[in-house]
Amino acid sequence: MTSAHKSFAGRREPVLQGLDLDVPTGEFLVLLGSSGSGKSTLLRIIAGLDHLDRGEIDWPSVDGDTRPHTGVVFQQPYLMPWLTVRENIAFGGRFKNHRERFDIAYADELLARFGLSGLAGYYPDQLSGGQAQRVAVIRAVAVRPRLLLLDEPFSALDPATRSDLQSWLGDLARDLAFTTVLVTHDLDEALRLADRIALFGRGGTVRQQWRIADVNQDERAPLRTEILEHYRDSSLTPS
Ligand SMILES: Nc1ncnc2c1ncn2[C@@H]1O[C@H](COP(=O)(O)OP(=O)(O)OP(=O)(O)O)[C@@H](O)[C@H]1O
Repeated sequence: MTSAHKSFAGRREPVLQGLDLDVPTGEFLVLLGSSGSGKSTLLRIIAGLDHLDRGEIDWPSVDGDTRPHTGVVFQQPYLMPWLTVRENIAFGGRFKNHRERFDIAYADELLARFGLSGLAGYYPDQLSGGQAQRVAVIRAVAVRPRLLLLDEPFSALDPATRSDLQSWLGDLARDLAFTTVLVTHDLDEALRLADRIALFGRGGTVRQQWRIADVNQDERAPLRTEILEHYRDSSLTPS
């Protein structure tokens, strides 16, 4: 993404002001930053749910596909209450732009591979918050997106469930070798999952980036302190 600009009517300041950001294939990128710094807006634009005023998203062309499918998971699971877990996942296959990629056998395989087969016949109101978010992730993945986008998917969960889901998501993203972009306020979540962290500042700019994938355990604590200082310097406070 190069020179991305985005404003909303009625707001004095633009939300994104000349943002440049790369997401290499296969990377787990975490966008970290305080409320209002434009992270969700950026994610929505990448997902095709909103558009840039200026600037470009340069998608690498794969198989002639210049605007690849994305899978999106929000803070709430948004499952359809009248459908079972399996039917919720299969629902993605009903859409024209997903049909070619959707494969019911693959959806079943994902449920089994990531420990959810036992929930296949449940309705959403029979699921815990954590289970429902796992199903929302599988639904997003089942259409074989080139990019998985997650907007604070665990922020409504209790700390223990949140920790379980972070570990589950990390395994899933590694196992499926997905290119993933996760938005969060939570520095420890970012450090746990990211190959790279991009810290957003106010006005939708990336203030600093850190490559996390190669950092060994001994270097983690000093790195956390360094990122936290940058967070504070930009008058951003992690939750
Ligand atoms: N459709 C819209 N119309 C007007 N203003 C908007 C719209 N969408 C977002 N904004 C504003 O743009 C700014 C950035 O919002 P955005 O949700 O992208 O930030 P964020 O970094 O994701 O924050 P949070 O972490 O709280 O979700 C906010 O001030 C928000 O009020």
